[in-house]
Amino acid sequence: IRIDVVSLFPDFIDQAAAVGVVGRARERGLLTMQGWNPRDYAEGNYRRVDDRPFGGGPGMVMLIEPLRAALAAARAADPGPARVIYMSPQGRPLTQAKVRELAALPRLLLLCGRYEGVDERLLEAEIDEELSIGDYVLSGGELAAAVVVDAVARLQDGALGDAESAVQDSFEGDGLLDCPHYTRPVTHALGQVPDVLLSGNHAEIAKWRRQQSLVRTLERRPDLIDEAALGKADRRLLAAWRAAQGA
Ligand SMILES: O=C(NCc1ccc(CNCc2ncc[nH]2)cc1)c1csc2nc[nH]c(=O)c12
Repeated sequence: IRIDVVSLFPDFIDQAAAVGVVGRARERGLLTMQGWNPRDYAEGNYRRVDDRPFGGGPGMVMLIEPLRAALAAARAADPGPARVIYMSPQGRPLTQAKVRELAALPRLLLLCGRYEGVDERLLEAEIDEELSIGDYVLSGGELAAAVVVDAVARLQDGALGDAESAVQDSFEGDGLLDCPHYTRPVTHALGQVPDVLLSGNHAEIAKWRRQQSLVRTLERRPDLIDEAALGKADRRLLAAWRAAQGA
C-alpha cells in the first residue's frame, strides 16, 4: 500500500512510522510513504499556509491553494487512484473495521490539519471522507495520521510474523479484549503464573484465554459485545466463570 501524507510536519509522521512492525513493513516494501508539505507550495515571501477566519473568531484557517497544490503533487507522483482522507475532529471515529477496509486499498492520501482547520471549499472539492481517532482534542492531525498508518501497516500481508498474525486473527478479529499475558519467572514476589498456562494442555489453555477475554470484555467494555450474540461455547465459558465466582 502507498500512503501519502500532506502535513506541515511531514518528518513527524515519517519518524512515527520508522520503528517496529511499521518500520519493518516499509523495509519490506509492503508499505511506501511520502510526505508532502503545503508550505513548499505556498506563494509569496512569507509562504503563507494559513490566514484569519472570515466571520471572525479565534485561530487561523489553512488556505486552499497550498493544500491543493500539495495534493496535486502527491497525486501526480503515482498514477493509481487514491482514497483521500482528512484527519479531523469532525470525522467518523476510526474503528478496526474501517482500518481493515483502508488496509485493502492500494493507496491512501491523508490530509492533516493544523490551527482551527481547513477551508471548507478544499474539503468539499478534494476529500472522500473525514476520520477522527477519538473524542479528545489534539493539536493537529499528524498523530491521527500516524495512528492510521500504524494500524493499516500491520494488516499488510507479511507485516506480522505467523505467530503474531495468528493471535491477531483470533481475538482482535472478533473484537474481544485480549487475555492476560505472563512470562518468566514462574514465581515472583508479585505473584504466581496461573497453573493452566504451565500445564501444557493447549486445549485448556485456549479455553482459559478465551474465558479471560470474554470476562474482561464484559467487565471493562460491555459496549463491545452483545452477550446474546455469543456462541454456545462462549456462553458456557461465562457461566462457568460466574459459577466459580459465586462459589
Ligand atoms: O486535527 C485534529 N485536531 C486539531 C484540532 C483540534 C481542535 C480544534 C478546534 N475545534 C473547535 C471546536 N471544537 C468543537 C467545536 N469547536 C481544531 C482542530 C484532529 C484530527 S483527527 C483527530 N482526532 C481526534 N482529535 C483531534 O483533535 C483530531
